[in-house]
Amino acid sequence: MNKRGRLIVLSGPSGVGKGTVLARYREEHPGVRLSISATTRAPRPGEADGEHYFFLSREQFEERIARGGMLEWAQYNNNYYGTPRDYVERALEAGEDVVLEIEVQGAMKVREQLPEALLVFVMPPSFGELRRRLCGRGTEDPETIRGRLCAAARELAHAHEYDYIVINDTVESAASTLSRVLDGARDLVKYNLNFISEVLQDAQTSDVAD
Ligand SMILES: Nc1ncnc2c1ncn2[C@@H]1O[C@H](COP(=O)(O)OP(=O)(O)OP(=O)(O)O)[C@@H](O)[C@H]1O
Ligand SMILES: Nc1nc2c(ncn2[C@@H]2O[C@H](COP(=O)(O)O)[C@@H](O)[C@H]2O)c(=O)[nH]1
Repeated sequence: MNKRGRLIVLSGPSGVGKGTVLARYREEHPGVRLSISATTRAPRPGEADGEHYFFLSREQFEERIARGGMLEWAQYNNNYYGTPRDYVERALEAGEDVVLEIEVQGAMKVREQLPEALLVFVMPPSFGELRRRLCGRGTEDPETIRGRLCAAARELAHAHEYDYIVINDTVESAASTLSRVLDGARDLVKYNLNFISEVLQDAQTSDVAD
């Protein structure tokens, strides 16, 4: 019988670079599976259904929740996001490691249900840099960016509840730290409370509409 795979949760504010760091990590670790989430948000240009997300209507999403089809789900910035249960359970049973790239409310729900999951929080080097990345990506309108930065301030307050923090200063160093975390390096500092407090304070005192 296969040894059950590991469930890895990667969270962090929108625009911090979770997807970018994970893509770099998976270049070196192609065996790690990535769960494809469902969402009610509209596809961005270039996003394909079933590849980047499963794009659902609100009714379809609520029907999935009602029949227990979501391992976790959350409302984020006026849309539903959730992890389809079947794919994750099958992959774990088959002994494969699976990564969920999800926001904080969902991560906390995973922890409640599956306490053995490894939770990793990706931090920006500063709140100003987070804002620059989110704006620079050019995928959201100003109102959505404002909502996401407000959500970021709330999310950063949960960083210390994760097992590890990875600071995304450069993609290379963040992917390399993630690799060490997932390889179980014993000499890693799990997180630095002073650094979290600094970024959090910056987020809480910042006018996100600037
Ligand atoms: N270390 C980095 N230095 C500079 N820019 C970065 C870095 N990492 C990511 N970026 C850029 O920041 C933007 C946001 O990255 P990305 O889309 O990966 O974020 P995300 O956390 O996955 O966002 P979301 O949660 O909204 O999906 C992108 O334009 C990406 O190229
Ligand atoms: N709780 C969940 N959060 C998810 C899921 N899939 C993505 N996300 C997070 O939502 C925000 C916004 O994503 P975007 O693609 O609109 O930029 C971001 O923090 C994602 O990590 C999910 O299945 N569950």
